[in-house]
Amino acid sequence: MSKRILLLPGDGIGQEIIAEARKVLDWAQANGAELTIDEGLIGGTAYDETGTPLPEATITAAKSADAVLLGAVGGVKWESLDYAVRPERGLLGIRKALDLYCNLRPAVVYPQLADASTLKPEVVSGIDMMVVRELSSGIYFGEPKGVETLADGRKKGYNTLVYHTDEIERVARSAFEIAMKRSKKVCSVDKANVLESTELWRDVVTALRDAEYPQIELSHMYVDNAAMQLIRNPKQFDVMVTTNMFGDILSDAASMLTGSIGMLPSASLGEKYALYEPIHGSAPDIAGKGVANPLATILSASMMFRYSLDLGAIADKIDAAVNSVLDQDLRTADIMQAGKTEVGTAAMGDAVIKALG
Ligand SMILES: NC(=O)c1ccc[n+]([C@@H]2O[C@H](COP(=O)([O-])OP(=O)(O)OC[C@H]3O[C@@H](n4cnc5c(N)ncnc54)[C@H](O)[C@@H]3O)[C@@H](O)[C@H]2O)c1
Ligand SMILES: CC(C)[C@H](C(=O)O)[C@@H](O)C(=O)O
Ligand SMILES: [Mg+2]
Repeated sequence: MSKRILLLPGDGIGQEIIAEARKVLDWAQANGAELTIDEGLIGGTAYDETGTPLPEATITAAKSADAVLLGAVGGVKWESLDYAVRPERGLLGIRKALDLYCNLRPAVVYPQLADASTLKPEVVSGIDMMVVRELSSGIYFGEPKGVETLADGRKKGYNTLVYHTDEIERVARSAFEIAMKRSKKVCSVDKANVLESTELWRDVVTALRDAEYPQIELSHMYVDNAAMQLIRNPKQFDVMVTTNMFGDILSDAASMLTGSIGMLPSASLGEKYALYEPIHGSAPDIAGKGVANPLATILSASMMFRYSLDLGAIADKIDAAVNSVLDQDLRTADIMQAGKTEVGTAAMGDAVIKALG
């Protein structure tokens, strides 16, 4: 039966990188994968066309798809809008609507790029770690929140960091299940020395390990130390599980182990739905220039074939094609190294298609 994919290009380089991922989907279709591919609106582009960053039609289409592949949202043009209709609300809204609580952000250092990192090659080479980020709760969604003017004229801006036991337990379970297939090592990152909500996080993660995953070697780390350790000695980590905001920050940091944020794909999973997207944003500084790295998005498509479409053989081929273009010394500007050949977004996409054969 044909698998339905919803493409949500979004804003800025989102449009450019999804165009390259689309080439890969078209290749898969031409090579036997039965796919129905639709496109929808999200983010600033959706706001401009419909007055909302997350049209009802997009949610409906996402819910009837087997998987969603998203580019990026946001941009300077929409920064002065009210929060309720900012492009980012479209992304948060679809994560919430699909209950995508488990965000997998694999940081894999390709051998060809070990010296593209700003860290020493010996520090990063061989890295293959997984950041498991809680995605549908925490400070991003907690109530109350807002900005108020107080009686004395000062303004008060506030957000609330809330976690419930079940929200912690389900993402911790995902992390443990992933770790069972890897090194059986999980580091849970929190700020339990200061924040009660993450003291609960630590307690729940520990209790679940004790009750159901005694084989897992579980460690806990405060987020400030984790940020430092990620740069000092990243190879100590395999699976890292953490809250929504800490995971946002730590995964951007982890991306630089790989050479560029343009290399890091992600899968956002819930019980019923799945969405795939690069971890980076709409990159207003390079949008429209045709220089963005499309590989994080193409690798997100690979994760989609593997996890949601049951087409692991196609995912293997995409992964091999990405390896091949790097072997051919082709580099977008963000991963450019001396002696290599610099290519733009479309040329990188074309090279992947050529390598796919
Ligand atoms: N998932 C998302 O849609 C997402 C993620 C992060 C930021 N954003 C939004 O994107 C906008 C810009 O945010 P930002 O500048 O903080 O983060 P960003 O990730 O868009 O860009 C950060 C830096 O990384 C570079 N970069 C990002 N992706 C790249 C790629 N594929 N190839 C080469 N270089 C790349 C950019 O040029 C920029 O210098 C904001 O509106 C923000 O809210 C969206
Ligand atoms: C754009 C923003 C809402 C988003 C987040 O903070 O989750 C982004 O930074 C990401 O990492 O996907
Ligand atoms: Mg982010």
